[in-house]
Amino acid sequence: MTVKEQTIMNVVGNKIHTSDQEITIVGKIDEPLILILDNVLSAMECEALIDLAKSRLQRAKIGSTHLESDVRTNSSMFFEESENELVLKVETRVSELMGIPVSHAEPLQILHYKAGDQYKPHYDYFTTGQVVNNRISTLVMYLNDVEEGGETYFPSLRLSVMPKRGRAVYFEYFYNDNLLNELTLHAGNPVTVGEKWVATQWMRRQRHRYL
Ligand SMILES: O=C(O)CCC(=O)C(=O)O
Ligand SMILES: [Fe+2]
Repeated sequence: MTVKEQTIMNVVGNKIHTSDQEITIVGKIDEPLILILDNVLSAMECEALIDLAKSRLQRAKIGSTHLESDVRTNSSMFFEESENELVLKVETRVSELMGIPVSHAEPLQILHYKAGDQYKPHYDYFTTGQVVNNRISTLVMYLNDVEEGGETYFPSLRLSVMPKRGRAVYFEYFYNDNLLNELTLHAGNPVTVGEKWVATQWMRRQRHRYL
């Protein structure tokens, strides 16, 4: 018998309570742990995040060279760490949900996909060079309903997560067995009709913020 590896999040039942939100688990894969969660953000919070991000978008850049890349055709922005009440509230809730302190959180990222935009399959953790303080987990929060397409797709698991306002997909890649980490390969499928907004929170193994 093979023993399941320790996970970061310890999930029991079908609800997760943070200090200000009741989140519903609507789907789960045990290993690697992947959760589909509803009511992570309220409709008002989703709208407000989109409004705040809109004027600050730029074409998504990938990797340390900051070359525009066809891996991502969407556009993105980062909020400053806890830059306003709403961002602070979301960061706090998300860190409680993910079981990782806010000090380990990267700045909250907003992505915007127009029809035709996509994010090709990738790992969220860094694999090149000597990696210190790597990423360990991700929460992708959907800020709007997408008319068609725009699923988050895990090709190795053949799992599609449909975007829906307030919903999120959680996954972690902190396993000793690297094959489990590799199963978290994922993509943002092309948006075929409409547009797609997401907020992504990445967590680091160690402290990443110093204020
Ligand atoms: O847009 C998506 O569904 C996936 C986004 C993503 O993979 C990321 O932000 O790292
Ligand atoms: Fe990703």
